[in-house]
Amino acid sequence: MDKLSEEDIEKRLLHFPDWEYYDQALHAEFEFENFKDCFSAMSRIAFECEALNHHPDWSNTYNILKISLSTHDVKDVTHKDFILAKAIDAIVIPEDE
Ligand SMILES: C[C@H](O)[C@H](O)[C@H]1CNC2=NC(N)=NC(=O)C2=N1
Repeated sequence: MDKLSEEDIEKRLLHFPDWEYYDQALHAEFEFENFKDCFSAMSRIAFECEALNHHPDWSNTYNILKISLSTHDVKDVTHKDFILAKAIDAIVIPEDE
């Protein structure tokens, strides 16, 4: 999968207000009510990752989830990272928000 141009990435990011592009990856930080809600979202995200065979770099501290997405082969962002970002947004962001 080809690395996307910075211009293409910034254009796509208009549809992803929680995500930023820097250091050759997409980054987002999500805050939950508590650890249980955070870890529950992480579990659901993990299933999506397996289904897509694309995996995040992420960290969790109590109710905070930090995620970075990049494609290891190209060491930058590809369409696959946006597919996963979309799946993550669908899990993390309530529909009425
Ligand atoms: C063999 C397998 O397709 C690769 O290791 C996959 C798994 N998950 C991956 N995840 C991410 N983020 N980037 C990759 O390049 C990648 N490659």
